[in-house]
Order: sequence, then C-alpha cells, then structure tokens
Amino acid sequence: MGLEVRRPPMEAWYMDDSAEDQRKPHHRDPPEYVSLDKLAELGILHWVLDADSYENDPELQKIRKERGYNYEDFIEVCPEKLPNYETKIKIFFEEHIHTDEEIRYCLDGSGYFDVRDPEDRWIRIWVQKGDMIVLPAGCYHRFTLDENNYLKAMRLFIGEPIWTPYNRPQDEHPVRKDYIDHFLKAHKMDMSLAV
Ligand SMILES: CSCCC(=O)/C(O)=C/O
Ligand SMILES: [Fe+2]
Repeated sequence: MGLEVRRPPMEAWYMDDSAEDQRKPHHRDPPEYVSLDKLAELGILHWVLDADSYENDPELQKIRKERGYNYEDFIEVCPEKLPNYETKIKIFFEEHIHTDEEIRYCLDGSGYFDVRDPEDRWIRIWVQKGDMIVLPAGCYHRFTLDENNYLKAMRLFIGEPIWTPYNRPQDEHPVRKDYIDHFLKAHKMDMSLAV
C-alpha cells in the first residue's frame, strides 16, 4: 500500500494589530505560529477528515458517536447562499461565546476562527477543506471568511442546536467562568510560578 498523502496540519498564528481587511491573514512580522498542542491547552479540538466522503466516513461517525454529536446541518457562507449575508458576517465577527461547543466541519472553501489566548491576544486559526474544529463553550471567538470568500461547513451539535452568540463582555457568565476554571486558570498559575 502506498504512503497516505495528507495536506500539512491546520495552521494557527498570532495576529498583528492592523485594522486592514479582516479577510487578510494578519500575520505578525515575523510570523508567530501557534501549535495544535497550544490550541489543545485552550480546549480546542481538531481533526483532518476526508471531506469528499463525509456522507459515509467511519472516522466522522466514530467522533460523532463518541462525542454525542447527533445534530447536523449545513451552512454556506457567501453572499449568494447565506440569507442576510452582510448582517450575518458582521455578527460572526463580533467577539462572542456560546453556551455549548461550536463544532464546524469545513467541507469546502476556507475561513478563519479567531480565539483569545490566556493573555487576551488573538490567535487566528485557518480552517480549510477537511478540517473539523471544536471550540469549547465559553471560549471567546469570532469568525470571518478569508480572501477566497467562500466556506461550506457542516454544523454539529448535541441535541437541539442553540446558536445564540453572547457578545463580550461575558466575564460573569457561568459558562465563561467554567471555561476559565477548566482551561485558563492552570495556565495563569503556571505563569505566576514562573516569575
Ligand atoms: C463557519 S459557520 C458560521 C460562523 C458561526 O456559526 C459562528 O458562531 C461563529 O462564531
Ligand atoms: Fe460562534
């Protein structure tokens, strides 16, 4: 059997502070990449799957069974396919949390999920065809298309979906407090010990 050829792992990097078009990469100079391990410390999960066989993919079925993702629908983010596109794209790019995981499987196109690190810096995660990503409940984030201007995703959920975004500040929201306790407190304690 030949060697399996998979594309490089999903990329993430620290963003610059420029106010340029949100769809540009916004790399720092020089670029500062963020590892998948670092994202895992923030509770962010990721898989690379075969998007062309999503309808009958045992790997996807296994993840869904193990994590209880029994709901699915599809979203195409582009002016022609997304109703109220201009409004929606603004809502997606407002920094927010959800009360549940945000689970997106990119079936085509690409886009950026931005998340905050423990020091409140933006990390930009570039999601492309085949990437499945889970942002934990209570994690501040936002979404934008990149310069390709198109993304098709499967949205997954446990039970009846709740898409409500709670815009920042949500520091007193119980779900935000739980996220800090689970993922950020340990990091902050490590940092204070390191001084
Ligand atoms: C790529 S799906 C649209 C974005 C979205 O649903 C969301 O909640 C962004 O944070
Ligand atoms: Fe969101």
